[in-house]
Amino acid sequence: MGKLELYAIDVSAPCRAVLLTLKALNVPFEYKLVNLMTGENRTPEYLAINPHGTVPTLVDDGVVLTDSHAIITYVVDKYGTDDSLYSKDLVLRAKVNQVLFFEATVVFDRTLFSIAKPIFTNNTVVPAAKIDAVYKVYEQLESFLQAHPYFAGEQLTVADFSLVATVTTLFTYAELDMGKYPKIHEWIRRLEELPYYAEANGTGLKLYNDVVKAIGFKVLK
Ligand SMILES: N[C@@H](CCC(=O)N[C@@H](CS)C(=O)NCC(=O)O)C(=O)O
Repeated sequence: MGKLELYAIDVSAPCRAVLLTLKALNVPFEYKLVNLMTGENRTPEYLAINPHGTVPTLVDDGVVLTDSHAIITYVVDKYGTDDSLYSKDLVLRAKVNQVLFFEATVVFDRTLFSIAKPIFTNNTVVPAAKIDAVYKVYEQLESFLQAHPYFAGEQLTVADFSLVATVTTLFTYAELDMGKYPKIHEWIRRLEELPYYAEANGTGLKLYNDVVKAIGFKVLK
């Protein structure tokens, strides 16, 4: 196996999705910390690797991938001892992809990134409409889980890793009412039982909460 390098920081949800996947696969890798808070993602050295200046970035023997969804599917295909996390079956794979695209375009971009980017760049006033968008996402997620325990069906897949990292981070801004969203709540409990969950998602999430608490934010009605 070649040398696998992950450029990341634990506070970032897409980085935690990659950590969950690498830990699930038990693949060794070198963690290269990129501190977004001190602008390490904007250095010429880092931009030479990832011109977007974002994390995560995976470097695998010269192959560079700069999107968490592309990374987690690639590592399962390449390093998985079986395909359970990202099935090779046409339909099952399409179901996983459907959720990954939903995470990338709706959940992450429309809610988390849109709320967090201004907060982390000195605009701590969050318009109420952005919080409403989070609750709309919770409704959609709850409906995904009506028919089966995981987002792409009966089995745990990388779609769950991608979502759980972002969704648990959204709780910082919009609390999850367990009575209203019981399926999401049960799904999170299920993921928390994974032996690598606390290390891969829990630690970074706690750090994220501490950072946001220290910065503070206000919802504008
Ligand atoms: N779609 C990308 C999103 C990556 C992304 O936006 N990462 C954020 C951290 S959560 C970042 O690097 N932000 C730095 C910046 O925008 O300058 C993925 O899933 O990997």
